[in-house]
Amino acid sequence: MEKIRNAITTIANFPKPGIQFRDITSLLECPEASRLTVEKLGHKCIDIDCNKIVAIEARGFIFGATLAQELSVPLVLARKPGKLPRATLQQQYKLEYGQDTLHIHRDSLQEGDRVLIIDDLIATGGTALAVVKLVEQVGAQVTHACFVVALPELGGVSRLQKAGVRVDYLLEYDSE
Ligand SMILES: O=P(O)(O)OC[C@H]1O[C@H](OP(=O)(O)OP(=O)(O)O)[C@H](O)[C@@H]1O
Ligand SMILES: Nc1ncnc2[nH]cnc12
Repeated sequence: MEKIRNAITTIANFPKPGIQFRDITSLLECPEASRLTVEKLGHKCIDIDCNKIVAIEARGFIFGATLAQELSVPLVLARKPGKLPRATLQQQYKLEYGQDTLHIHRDSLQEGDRVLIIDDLIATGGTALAVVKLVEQVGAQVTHACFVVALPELGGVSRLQKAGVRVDYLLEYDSE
């Protein structure tokens, strides 16, 4: 796991003063660490009983796409506004450094679906919880969520767990 940690860069005061930004672009530029990350995520997710993966724009797409292929599960994209061409469900949410909205194609999810969320990082959990609410709008359920990085001090991991989601991640960082 140290190889993965060493490949993730920390940028102080990005995108706002006081934020320690955990940057996975440096991880992606290191093929060995990147391959190891996908392998470890695969190990975490292989036995999860889900029939859809929802990956969150933009960094979540990178890991979600690979895992969906590996687990042979359909990949559904949760996207920022104005990107999805068919009718969508939408949900607003707050970030560690702002506010945004996520959309999912209305016809990509069906009642009874069991969803695994994939993203690069969980901080406050606002983004992942927005996906939980989106999924619940159609009578489906997020059962698991898996991340490369968690910042547990910011409360997202416990918020998701309280919402009934099983949470897994590869690496933990302090928020400072
Ligand atoms: O747990 P939270 O406090 O909600 O924060 C986590 C989210 O923040 C980042 O995405 P960002 O919105 O910066 O978008 P990006 O992936 O497009 O860079 C990250 O990729 C997660 O999706
Ligand atoms: N500290 C952080 N680093 C990288 N991505 C983030 N998304 C929310 N908080 C973040």
